[in-house]
Amino acid sequence: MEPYAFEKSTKKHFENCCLYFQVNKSVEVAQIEKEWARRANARFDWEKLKDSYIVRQFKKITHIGIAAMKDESKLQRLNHVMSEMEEIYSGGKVCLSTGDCHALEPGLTRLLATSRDYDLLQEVWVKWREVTGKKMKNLYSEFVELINEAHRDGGYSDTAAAWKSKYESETFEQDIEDLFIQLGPLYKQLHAFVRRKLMSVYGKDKFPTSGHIPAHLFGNMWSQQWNSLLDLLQPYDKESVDVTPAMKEQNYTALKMFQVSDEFFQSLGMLKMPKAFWEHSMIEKPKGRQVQCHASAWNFYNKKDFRVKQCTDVTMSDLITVHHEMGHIEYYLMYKDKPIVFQNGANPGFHEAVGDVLALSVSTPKHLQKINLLKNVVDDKESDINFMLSMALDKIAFLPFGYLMDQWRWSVFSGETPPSQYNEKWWQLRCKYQGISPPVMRSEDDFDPGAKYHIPANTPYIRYFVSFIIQFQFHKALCKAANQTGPLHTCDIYRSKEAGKLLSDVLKLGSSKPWEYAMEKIVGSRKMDAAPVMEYFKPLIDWLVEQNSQDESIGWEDECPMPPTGHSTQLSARFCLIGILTFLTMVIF
Ligand SMILES: C[C@H](N[C@H](C(=O)O)[C@@H]1CCCN1C(=O)[C@@H](N)CC(=O)O)C(=O)N1CCC[C@H]1C(=O)O
Ligand SMILES: [Zn+2]
Repeated sequence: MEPYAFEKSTKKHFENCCLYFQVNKSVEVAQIEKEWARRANARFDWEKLKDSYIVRQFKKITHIGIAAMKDESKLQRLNHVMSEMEEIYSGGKVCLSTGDCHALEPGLTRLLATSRDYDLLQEVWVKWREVTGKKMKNLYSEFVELINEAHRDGGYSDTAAAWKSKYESETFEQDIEDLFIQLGPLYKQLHAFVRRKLMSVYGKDKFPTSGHIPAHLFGNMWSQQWNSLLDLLQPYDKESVDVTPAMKEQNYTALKMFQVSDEFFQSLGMLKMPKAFWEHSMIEKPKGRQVQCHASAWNFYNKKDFRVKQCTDVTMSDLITVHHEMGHIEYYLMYKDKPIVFQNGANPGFHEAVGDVLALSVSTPKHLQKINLLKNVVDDKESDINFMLSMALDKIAFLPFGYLMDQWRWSVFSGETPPSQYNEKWWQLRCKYQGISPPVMRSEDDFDPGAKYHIPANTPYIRYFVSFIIQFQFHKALCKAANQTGPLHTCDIYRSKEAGKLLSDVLKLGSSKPWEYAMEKIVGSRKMDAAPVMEYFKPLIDWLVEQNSQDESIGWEDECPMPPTGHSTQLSARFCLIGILTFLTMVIF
């Protein structure tokens, strides 16, 4: 939805309000958006105007997203289907054979992060998919039809084309594929190291011979970031860089975590959170009321109301998420006086990168010691490796997941992947790119993509892949501005007004300039570049290569392996058929 639309629907939507309100409000708002676009197009051929700033504004006014849907009853249905899928997701609750029942946050999240019980992890993984994805399978195929019609009415070939247009680049898809390929070897080294360690914990027999790692062993519901495994993986016996225990010892609260982040932004000379933020944000899970706990940041487009909604848990992982969400708020604040059509990130990846850039400094042992969350920081190679491994479990582990989420969706929106192959295509990508495999058989009765927030919420995802690349470019540039001279992974821009100014000057632009212009203003080049990522992790890459030198089986087969157990389904039926045919061939010949 376009910005001003948020003012009416977001306040209620923020509180996860009733279905009726969301659906009807958005139809009314769509009518206003359509009228704006009609007037812009009807007046005159604005594309011929000399002033590129004005042309850019008209262009954005005429791109109104799903509000372009001509058939209002279909728009109503589309919003209804989206609300239903979001209700299923946020209402997801799992009751385990232990008798306990949990919602995703904090229950299932904590269990996955801390349990090392193979069967319990598998039960959590399977049951979450049963109460979420499996329940929205039919809704999603209807959703795809409707949203594609809406974007076609808006002049796009399909929804994927509308999403990619936000990057204003003919080479965008090729550029991200090149980056993914460039960072593939680093991911493979990390995967081999983690696989070997997990085999020593769970037993080699629990792992398929294809080289894949069972998806439920990563300490994360979607195997997307592996930080929770640090206690199993940290190679050298030093004080852990996961400061969760220290946060708990020091009685950290959600409020304290947000204040730490706010103070970092102010230390850079950037904008502090306004009063309304502290008054209206929801930073803890409310008692007795179902809310959508997936952390999010909200802009009410009235220059004063900006909020975060987060069921904050006192963990280092959530401290990083606090910075992520506050990064969105900082961006909202920086561009709040721009024309409303420019109140967006330079591209969606920029918006995702702001908070993470600061978190790269906050996460350093040096900074954690400054804020009394780490005691005896030792500055030696082993501590360095421990720290870089913890960062790789977040930033490198994420890359294939960040890449494949929209590879799947783009294939669905284009029609290449029909509803009858949704889950098969999903696991093809998960097995091929992440080198993970389902712990039990999957079928087309399942809809595993729906178990991830962004699918029912219809939030594009390639933005996070872009962010995980450009945030290291920004980090390198801001470290230079802060006169940080050591290795990139030790840099902390805390209290650098120069770094803060360099970042602020770009955030103030919003989307008023093409993102390449903004990129050049910060880093001095107009392209996404994986070199800073490689520079940051260079010592770790060398160490992993050495650690894995005895491991002849680095990597994994493209195809999914046969999971160890589980009911027979289409996917496995195909495997059985291959098995029978192979056996018969051997017998006959
Ligand atoms: C935890 C974070 N929540 C999102 C985010 O903050 O981006 C939420 C939900 C979807 C969009 N969103 C927003 O808040 C937007 N309104 C912000 C904006 O566009 O202005 C999230 O989903 N993350 C962070 C790392 C990877 C990914 C994940 O957890 O998989
Ligand atoms: Zn974000």
